[in-house]
Amino acid sequence: MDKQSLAKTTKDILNKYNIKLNKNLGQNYLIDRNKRDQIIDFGNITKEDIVLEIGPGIGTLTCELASKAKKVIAIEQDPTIFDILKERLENENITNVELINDDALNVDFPEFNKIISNLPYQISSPITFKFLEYDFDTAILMYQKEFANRMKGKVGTKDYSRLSAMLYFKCEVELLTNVSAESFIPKPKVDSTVIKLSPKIPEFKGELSNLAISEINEDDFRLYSKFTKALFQHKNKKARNALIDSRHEVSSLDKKEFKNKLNSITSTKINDLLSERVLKISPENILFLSKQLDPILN
Ligand SMILES: C[S@@+](CC[C@H](N)C(=O)[O-])C[C@H]1O[C@@H](n2cnc3c(N)ncnc32)[C@H](O)[C@@H]1O
Repeated sequence: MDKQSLAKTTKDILNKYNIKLNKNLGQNYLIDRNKRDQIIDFGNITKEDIVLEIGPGIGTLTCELASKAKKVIAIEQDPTIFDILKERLENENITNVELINDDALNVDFPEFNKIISNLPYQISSPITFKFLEYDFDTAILMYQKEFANRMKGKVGTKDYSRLSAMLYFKCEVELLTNVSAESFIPKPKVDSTVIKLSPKIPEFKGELSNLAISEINEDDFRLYSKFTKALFQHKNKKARNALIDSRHEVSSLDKKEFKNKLNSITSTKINDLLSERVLKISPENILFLSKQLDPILN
């Protein structure tokens, strides 16, 4: 089985069960063996690792991950694909995979320390924000190429986004390799990029202590998240107007009170930042604004 091409293995499984892949679930299956092996290698998996995989499909990554890790937790939403994978794991005597048939956005993840996934692209944004709620050592993730670029978007550029601002304090983001549309069936309209996330978490000790230390504590990050969400709903507006329009994200004041509070601010630095367009405000300055404004607006 391992010697034949990944394209043939994949097509044989899909034909055997007469599966028509569903675009709405992001079902583009990887058929490039070299890229699959690269993704697995990027994970540096050992027998200590518990790997979370979102969207295992028919098991292209799952079976390889299982042979290297202590355990794999694989969450697949499509019940038909889930049954096929369950049968495949049984046939191949793979016993260290916990398969969950659910929407990954709706389940609490069991304990894990690495994430390795060729993600369903229609949930790229919410699943990435969900990953940030968990502690993990490394994530190797495949996204649509443009989305991956936005994860690294620098202030003032078109790629600067809520996502890049949120990742800025939480993770190092490395673009590892591009994957062309030809590497999947059916062939998608977009190219893909594999990235690595390495969290900046001060608690990491021992082997992981070489990771960069985050300069933001959890309370500050919660505030920062709220303001980032509010601001980036209107990233081309001036911060003052963006906040007024999204005030429900950061305050319970009504519009008039909210505007009055903003107008009562005398600090030049705060007023200068409020007059700046959102996409020009650096993460450090968003953090500064959120810490200064929260007590005023609440
Ligand atoms: C891009 S395919 C990847 C399949 C396989 N890992 C591969 O590399 O070929 C994404 C998979 O995610 C599943 N999926 C889509 N939305 C999901 C969700 N919300 N939760 C869990 N799985 C989902 C799809 O059914 C599909 O099998």
